[in-house]
Amino acid sequence: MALVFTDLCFRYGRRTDVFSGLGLRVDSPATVLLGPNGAGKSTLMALAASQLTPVRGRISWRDVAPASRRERTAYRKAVAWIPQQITPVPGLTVREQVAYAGWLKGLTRTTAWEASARALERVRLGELSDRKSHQVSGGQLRRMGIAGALTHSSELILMDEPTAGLDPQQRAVFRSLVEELGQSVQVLVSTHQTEDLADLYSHVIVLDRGTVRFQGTTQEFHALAAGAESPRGQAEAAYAQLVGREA
Ligand SMILES: Nc1ncnc2c1ncn2[C@@H]1O[C@H](COP(=O)(O)OP(=O)(O)OP(=O)(O)O)[C@@H](O)[C@H]1O
Repeated sequence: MALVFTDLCFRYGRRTDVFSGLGLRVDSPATVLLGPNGAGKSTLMALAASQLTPVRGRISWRDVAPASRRERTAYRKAVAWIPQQITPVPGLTVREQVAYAGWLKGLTRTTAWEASARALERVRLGELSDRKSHQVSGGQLRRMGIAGALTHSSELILMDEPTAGLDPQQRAVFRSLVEELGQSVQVLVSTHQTEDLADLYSHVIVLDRGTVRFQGTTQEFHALAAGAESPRGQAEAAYAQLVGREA
């Protein structure tokens, strides 16, 4: 199953192009998107989530492009987006919030409610089901967002900087969650973190100034800096080689 960007052009207002003619195909189970500040990672994620509209070009998931309203609904059901900032609906509990996400994507209230319990168990938030969603931590909020995506059986989950600002323990929880999710849904994760790439992601994309500098398997990425001692050292050296600075 592939997410395909064809001849993609995008700019904010009248500013310089963020993308001009980008072509990219993402079809591996777990892909990480790396790139320095301003590379275009969040913009690419928002375009892939059909939250932004390209100036020119096409984005499709399994050949469905979010061009018309009907296709956009189908596209957004299949492609879920966990943005950097999640703003829960005030007053809802964690479970209500997750069920609401499913209902918004077309599930009946009963189905969404039942699916929300299973989804919360999968992201290890079952114990917090009844807590008000504005009373949970940043890491828990992101897991709640993932649970929302799981209620309506998304096929691809886009996660923008999901580990930013998380403590080591929350990062570890997130890592095991990505590992587990990768068995049943495709994930595309943008991050600055180069640690544990080999354990979590089968493929790497490196973006810089709106251009793809590298796309390949994680092994191919590490092989760019085969001399480095540890996998983490290899990833940092490979990244620095591609974009001329450290992650
Ligand atoms: N809302 C906006 N209005 C105008 N320009 C924007 C806006 N959002 C991003 N940009 C510009 O678009 C370019 C790409 O930004 P983007 O946020 O996609 O990069 P990024 O790789 O996600 O960066 P970071 O790692 O810092 O989050 C940058 O030059 C940025 O200044």
